[in-house]
Amino acid sequence: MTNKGVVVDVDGLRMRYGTTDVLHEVTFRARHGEVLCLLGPNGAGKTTTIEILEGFRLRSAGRVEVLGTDPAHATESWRARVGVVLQSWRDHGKWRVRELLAHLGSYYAPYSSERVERPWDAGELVAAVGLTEHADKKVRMLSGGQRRRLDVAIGLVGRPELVFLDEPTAGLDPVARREFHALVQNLAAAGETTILLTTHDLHEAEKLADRILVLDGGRIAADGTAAELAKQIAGEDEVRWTRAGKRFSRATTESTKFTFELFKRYGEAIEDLEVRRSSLEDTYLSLVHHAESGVAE
Ligand SMILES: Nc1ncnc2c1ncn2[C@@H]1O[C@H](COP(=O)(O)OP(=O)(O)OP(=O)(O)O)[C@@H](O)[C@H]1O
Repeated sequence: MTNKGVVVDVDGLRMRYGTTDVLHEVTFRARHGEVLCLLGPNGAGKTTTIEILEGFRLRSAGRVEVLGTDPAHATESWRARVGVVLQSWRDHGKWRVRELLAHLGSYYAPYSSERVERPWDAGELVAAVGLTEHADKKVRMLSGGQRRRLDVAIGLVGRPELVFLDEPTAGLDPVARREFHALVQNLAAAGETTILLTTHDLHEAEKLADRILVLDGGRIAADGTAAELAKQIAGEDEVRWTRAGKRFSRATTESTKFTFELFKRYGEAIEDLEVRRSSLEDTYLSLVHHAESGVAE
């Protein structure tokens, strides 16, 4: 039985290739309208997890429900409600961009409902992903970044309730990346689409995610908002100063208090004071490091 509002429900998910376990008891949920980022280093198990949720890979053990259905037994009508943006490009080189989207979109028309009109109009979609200028170009003439936008458009053409994006910004230049972020934020703001995306990019996760799931070595190392993750591992700030011509540095979780004490003790003898706050990056590296050494268990 699914809880109301829970779109993705994963409990004790395990995956084994041969004799190697790559996912160990992975448990998490995504709620309707949420943007969930799966963040983790290479080989963490992000793609394996989402391919299981997409119904492209069979899990070894555990319970998985996506839109109330086990993806291992998915039907065509379930598939029509799910959008997938894969890491690798599938070639449709001879097609023109708008034609390809209109063609792929036509498969979704039978799944149109009163609430959700399917497919997304090809012209509007091309504009939403910033490809209007290239709408009449053949796909093989697109640059890598433009193809990536087309990949995203292909994932969205059926107006999915849930979208899986596997490293959607890999290979995008900073402008295209920012436009992609705006696209995700617009989709999220409309509140109708649940988005699950994988990334290596901490800043992307921080910018887009309602919740971040850090996966490392096939285990969940952390699950929460960016602020919660930062709190979970109390990051240490770094305080640096010079006194009597000598450089000093100290890592502390209470940099304000420490600096106050420092001035109380040495007053004007303190020079070149710098306080470097711990960043989400420090938190992430610390989480991944702890998970590797088993400390986070
Ligand atoms: N078909 C397969 N057969 C055997 N091992 C596999 C297979 N696919 C993935 N793996 C292994 O499973 C682990 C997790 O891989 P996965 O691709 O899910 O990681 P990822 O977090 O998506 O990594 P990346 O960020 O590099 O894309 C890796 O150790 C990988 O080598």
